[in-house]
Amino acid sequence: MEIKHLNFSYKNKEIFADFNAKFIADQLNVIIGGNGAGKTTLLNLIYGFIDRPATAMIDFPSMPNIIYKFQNMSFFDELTVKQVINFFKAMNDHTVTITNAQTRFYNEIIKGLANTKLRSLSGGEYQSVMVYCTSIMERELYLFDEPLSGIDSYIENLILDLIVSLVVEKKKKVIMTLHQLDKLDSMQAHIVFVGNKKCVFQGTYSEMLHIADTDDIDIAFKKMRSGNILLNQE
Ligand SMILES: Nc1ncnc2c1ncn2[C@@H]1O[C@H](COP(=O)(O)OP(=O)(O)OP(=O)(O)O)[C@@H](O)[C@H]1O
Repeated sequence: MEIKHLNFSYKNKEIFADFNAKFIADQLNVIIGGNGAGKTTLLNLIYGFIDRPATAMIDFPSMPNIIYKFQNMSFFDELTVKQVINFFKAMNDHTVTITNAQTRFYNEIIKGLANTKLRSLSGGEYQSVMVYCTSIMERELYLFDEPLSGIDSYIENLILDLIVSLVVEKKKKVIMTLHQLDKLDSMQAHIVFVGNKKCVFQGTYSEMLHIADTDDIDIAFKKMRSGNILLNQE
């Protein structure tokens, strides 16, 4: 999956100018960047919410083969968690295999909420339910926009395990956005850094630190978010 020479603007506001990046099929792809850099816009382009410029977006699955958990996903609030899960399950053509991490997430976090209506969930609980529901859909590509927002540190790790299991066990393609930089160290992810209308870096966590010439991820982020470092581009 590759983006080549992407230009994109909202009316008069330019978001991407000659943006180039690759996403790796058998790795977890994590888009990072400052607020307003264009991470969600990139997911919207990949999904097709925003018309994909065909020549710039190469080898991405088509919309029916993608499931997208948007940042503020909302559902019918009168349904219980169990009903919503059944709704998502029913959208699959056949029974799907569930990974150990998904089962653990269900047992530890979701099961106890099964009979609760969505409108009675806390923000973090709602987020957990939507991430879980997205993960039980059988699709080629999974897009998660800030799946850790509003989530406590214990559940953050369970969610990351669940997402990683889609890549490692189910061999699915996954692209997510993330603000929690401290999680990157242990994730073995392909990082795509969006800054100053371009992909300012793509590669591993250790490569990112190396290129930014620091061992502090926050310093590396600060250097790159302004777009002053522009590397790893073809
Ligand atoms: N529909 C829209 N019309 C006009 N401008 C938009 C629209 N959607 C987003 N923008 C602008 O485009 C820029 C990129 O927004 P986007 O949501 O993609 O950023 P982001 O990197 O996901 O930010 P955050 O980290 O804050 O979630 C922002 O400046 C935003 O105000």
